[in-house]
Amino acid sequence: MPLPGFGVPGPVRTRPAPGAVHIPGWLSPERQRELVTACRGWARGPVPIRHTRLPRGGVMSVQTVCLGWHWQPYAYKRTADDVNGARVAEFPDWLVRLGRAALADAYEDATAGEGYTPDTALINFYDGQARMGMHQDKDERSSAPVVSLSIGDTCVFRFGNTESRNRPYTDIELASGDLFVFGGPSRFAYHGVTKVLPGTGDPATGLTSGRLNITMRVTGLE
Ligand SMILES: O=C(O)CCC(=O)C(=O)O
Ligand SMILES: [Fe+2]
Repeated sequence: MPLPGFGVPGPVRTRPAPGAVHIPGWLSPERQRELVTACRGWARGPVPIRHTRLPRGGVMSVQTVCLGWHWQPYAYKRTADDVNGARVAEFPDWLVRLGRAALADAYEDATAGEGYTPDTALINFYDGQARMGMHQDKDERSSAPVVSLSIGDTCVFRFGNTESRNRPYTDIELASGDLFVFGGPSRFAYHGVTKVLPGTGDPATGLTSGRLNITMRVTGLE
């Protein structure tokens, strides 16, 4: 039996840009299952998960449901006026604690999560065809980091620069259980999902197909 810390080495963390950290396998299988169960509940309501309509008439291929604040392109509101007018589910304290732990681990600094109180989360579900174009998360009035958790099928996550959606960028595979944090100089970097790799997830998470991504953010709104 391998000694603690001397087992088979897991995938290693990478830092694609200053302030951006990828930690593969950060969520335990049990935690992934809990998150899948929680997301199933949020997907049912009070605001059901849906394909977001864009102002110019497009519809996103990803399905999204929000916590805390409802993101409707391109602003945060308390009520989901583009869905059913209901107030979105509360952002739970346990998820705040998970966000703080993520920052402490990502930045290898036990104090990095202190004072981090995310108040919105976007929960995105990708089927095998869904994608997300290059964009900045910039509807928040805060430069606090974004904490991203992935469960289910692996995707190719494109993490770029703060100037434009074009190169330079790094393509990173985000697999089930992975943590990705982007803060500091990377907080407003362009990023997107270029593809999902169907059949790569472990059904033991509770997700038999597709990819779930949760991004926690600080809106800076009252
Ligand atoms: O699915 C992902 O990994 C990224 C999601 C994202 O960029 C967003 O919701 O703004
Ligand atoms: Fe984003």
